[in-house]
Amino acid sequence: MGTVDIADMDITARLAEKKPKVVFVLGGPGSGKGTQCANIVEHFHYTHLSAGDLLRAEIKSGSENGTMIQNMIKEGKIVPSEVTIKLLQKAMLESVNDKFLIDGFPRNEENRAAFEAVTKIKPEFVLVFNCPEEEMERRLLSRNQGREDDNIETVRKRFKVFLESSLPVIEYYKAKGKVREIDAAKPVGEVFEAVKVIFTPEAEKIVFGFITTEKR
Ligand SMILES: Nc1ncnc2c1ncn2[C@@H]1O[C@H](COP(=O)(O)OP(=O)(O)OP(=O)(O)O)[C@@H](O)[C@H]1O
Ligand SMILES: Nc1ccn([C@@H]2O[C@H](COP(=O)(O)O)[C@@H](O)[C@H]2O)c(=O)n1
Ligand SMILES: [Mg+2]
Repeated sequence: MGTVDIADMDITARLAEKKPKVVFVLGGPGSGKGTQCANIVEHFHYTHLSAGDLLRAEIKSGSENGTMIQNMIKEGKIVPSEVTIKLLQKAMLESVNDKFLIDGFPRNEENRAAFEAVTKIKPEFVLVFNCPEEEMERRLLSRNQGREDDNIETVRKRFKVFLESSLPVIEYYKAKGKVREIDAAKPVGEVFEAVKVIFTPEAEKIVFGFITTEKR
């Protein structure tokens, strides 16, 4: 008979009580997810959780999964969902906030189905940054943040994984009417103008429109 991990049950139950609101942020490698999440945090008071950042922190912490995660990242492969989901659950529980931007997750069908099965959380919506591959490649190769996966060999593998494994997840949410798409090839400020429209509540947009009309 399998054993029941009390710690895992506890974390899942406590997170369910918290009822977190989640927006998934997806897009190709280098499309600008992290850059725009920082802007959203500043303007709309979300907490940004990058799955990639959490995995990199796990490597640095000297965890028993560290070597496996490092090898997967170097190859541009997707780490088993169980590992990433636990990191995301823990980060959501530890935060005082209840609004989260989950950046770079779900990256494949396994990530998506496992997250839903374990947490029962469905995203409010899914923000998708669209950017041509040549532009993403330019950005990644000049990012200069010392990432082991920002080299041309790994970048090509990451693009392949995005096309084969991540695009089907976006299609899944599109079919559910949950996707909000952004043209991410534009300069950072212009991209954020488009992002703002999506995060601004409808009521505020109407009030703003009313005030500007009144002043004329
Ligand atoms: N709209 C933009 N125009 C030009 N450069 C940008 C734009 N957005 C982000 N960048 C730059 O491109 C690089 C990649 O951006 P960022 O780290 O936000 O992408 P990402 O989608 O999070 O990538 P990854 O999937 O690899 O984590 C960074 O150096 C960033 O400064
Ligand atoms: N759900 C995820 C997200 C990321 N990874 C691994 O991390 C790498 C870097 O991710 P970024 O979002 O920071 O670009 C990615 O290439 C994967 O190797 C993952 O396994 N699962
Ligand atoms: Mg990123």
